[in-house]
Amino acid sequence: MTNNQGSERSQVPPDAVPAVRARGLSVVRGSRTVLDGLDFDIPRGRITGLLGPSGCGKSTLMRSVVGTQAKVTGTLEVLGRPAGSAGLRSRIGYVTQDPSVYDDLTVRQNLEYFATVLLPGRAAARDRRDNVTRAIEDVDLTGHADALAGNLSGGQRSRVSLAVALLGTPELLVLDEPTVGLDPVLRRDLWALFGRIAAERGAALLVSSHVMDEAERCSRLLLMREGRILADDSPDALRARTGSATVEDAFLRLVDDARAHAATRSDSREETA
Ligand SMILES: Nc1ncnc2c1ncn2[C@@H]1O[C@H](COP(=O)(O)OP(=O)(O)OP(=O)(O)O)[C@@H](O)[C@H]1O
Repeated sequence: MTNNQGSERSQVPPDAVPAVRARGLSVVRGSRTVLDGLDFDIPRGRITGLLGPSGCGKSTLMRSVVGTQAKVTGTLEVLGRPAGSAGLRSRIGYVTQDPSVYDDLTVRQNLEYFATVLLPGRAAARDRRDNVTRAIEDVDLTGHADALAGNLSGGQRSRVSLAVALLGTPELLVLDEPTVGLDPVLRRDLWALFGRIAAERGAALLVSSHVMDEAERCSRLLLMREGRILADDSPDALRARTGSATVEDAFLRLVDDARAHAATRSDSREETA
């Protein structure tokens, strides 16, 4: 397996303000507390993986960071400002699980449309064209640039969404399961692209996945379970700390430990009752 950590030598000084700083971050959806008092930082110039089982709160956390989630409490600073500030919009790229592209436009037309929003005006025409061409190349869709988005495969459509997010050279890229449904070669190429974006552009990437082998490609991991952070560490440190061969084994061990701890707590509560 390729590990991007070696190639991901960041230009960002270690004491730089983190891209995201959360303290006591909670979110209530319906009557449920879906995120429960989370504390974490997301550094610049690195890929942070957000991993955990379906329903643990990954998308909710990502929506909170990009400012589209209601009922967020606690402190959540993004690029030094409160999450959701209007000035952050052009500095963040966000790709949701459902590709948001216009089916009746070609790949290039989709990107030109979004580029006009990001870089309006006649004077920016050349920059728009260059950014569109670069973003299409980044996601390896040059051969499909003139195909209608509606005629693309699911994986190709998600790559168009990713290209849109890359248009404005964002400082923070938030990618919700960007490799779902992609073949192994494309997955490898996309992870290599993520590594380059972090290393060369100094961007912070927050990438969610429930495929544990992708964790090995991140510099840091936030492992989540049931709205809480189970671990916040590098893959190497996680494996070493739990005596596991893989991040998946480390995660399972941490889940078992958390369950055992919860069972002990409830036993001692029953004894004192
Ligand atoms: N309107 C709602 N009312 C109550 N609970 C909700 C509501 N919407 C979502 N939830 C719950 O919030 C939790 C977190 O959902 P979220 O989409 O963030 O999970 P996820 O980790 O991204 O899952 P997946 O990997 O399947 O996308 C889930 O358990 C879900 O059932």
